[in-house]
Amino acid sequence: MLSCEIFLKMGERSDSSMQQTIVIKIGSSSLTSDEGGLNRNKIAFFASELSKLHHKGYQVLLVTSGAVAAGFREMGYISRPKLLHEKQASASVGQALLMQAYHEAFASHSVGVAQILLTRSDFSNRQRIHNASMTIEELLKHRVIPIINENDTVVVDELKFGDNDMLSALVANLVRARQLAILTDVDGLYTDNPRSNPDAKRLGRVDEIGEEIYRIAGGSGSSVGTGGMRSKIEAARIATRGGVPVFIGRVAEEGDLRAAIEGDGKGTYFVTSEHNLPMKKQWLGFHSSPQGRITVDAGAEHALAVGGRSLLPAGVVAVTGDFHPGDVVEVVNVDNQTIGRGVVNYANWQLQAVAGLSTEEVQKRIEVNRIEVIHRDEWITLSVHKQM
Ligand SMILES: Nc1ncnc2c1ncn2[C@@H]1O[C@H](COP(=O)(O)OP(=O)(O)O)[C@@H](O)[C@H]1O
Ligand SMILES: N[C@@H](CCC(=O)OP(=O)(O)O)C(=O)O
Repeated sequence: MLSCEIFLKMGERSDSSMQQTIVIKIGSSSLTSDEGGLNRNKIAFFASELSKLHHKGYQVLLVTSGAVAAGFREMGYISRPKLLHEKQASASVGQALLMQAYHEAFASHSVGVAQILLTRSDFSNRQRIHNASMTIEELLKHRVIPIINENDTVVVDELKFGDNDMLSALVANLVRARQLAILTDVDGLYTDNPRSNPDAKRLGRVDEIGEEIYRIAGGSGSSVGTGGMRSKIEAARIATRGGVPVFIGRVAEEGDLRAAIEGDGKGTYFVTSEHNLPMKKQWLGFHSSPQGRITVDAGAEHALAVGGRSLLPAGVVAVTGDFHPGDVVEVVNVDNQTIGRGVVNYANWQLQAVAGLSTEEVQKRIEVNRIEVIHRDEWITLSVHKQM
């Protein structure tokens, strides 16, 4: 059975039970100091704000960074280390400190917490992510707040999230959150990095994350933060594609978090008109490993991205990679921009033989189970320019 078929058969969560689920991501810069070490006052503040939401009836999940920043000083490093093994050692010291601090801070509001450490590969492994999802559901049912971080000590460099922005987007999609709030040290997305450009203006609402939005988002401004605004925008794109609206901004005073969740926060709101994606499509779009690439013409691009139709051989311009029926492939336009991903019904050599041909011609030349190169049910659009 294909991995994506298995995902389809996994228990899909009913939407109503998760409607009030909120995922909150707190970055290192909001929890620690530039010199390293946890800022207990900030942890106490966030625990208090999250507990208020919890007691109001929301199902709260916290995605937290800060393990490396919390641990590097105890390891004897004078600044945030750069080498992977140094960061991993710092994280293993810091993660324990971080959880201990959260445990104590939440306990003073009578709220229980749990630690969950995930890696990118856990998301692409159906059993692991299913188990993680079941664990989260059980914790939420028992009104325990899951506190999630990347499992820093086991990840290899190429597979690392690095910052937790993307992790928070994938978690938000997994639990089909009502909102993802990415909290940071700046009150939203500006037209330029406000640390270096005092004339930069804040954007209150973003309807579509296109190239212009990527262009204005820069790197990190602090010595403990990693991803900067760029990685938050990428995370917001994945979350909104998965039907989860996103808030990026600052929570510094009492009531700020509630305002952020209720639409009146100090930050930028990224809205979405997408529906929550079923697990199968999440896997296809965000966790699968494409085995090849198909370039399509403008007509096919429109049919796939806007028309909701299947891809036929007539629209195929070029084929690269070594793939078989059932594999996932990436589809790009003639400018090499990604349009989306799908499960292909042809082997690469079959498709090369019939690229650009009409359905009638294809049927004369080769025998395939399905005429569609990619059926629309096995497809997800990922392009930045969806509205063509
Ligand atoms: N266009 C922009 N608007 C706002 N902030 C930006 C922009 N470009 C870059 N940044 C920087 O992104 C930083 C937040 O990211 P980061 O330091 O990684 O924080 P965190 O640790 O919370 O993830 C801001 O402090 C700011 O310096
Ligand atoms: N997993 C790492 C996250 C690293 C990090 O700094 O992330 P972020 O502050 O979200 O840019 C940690 O806990 O230190």
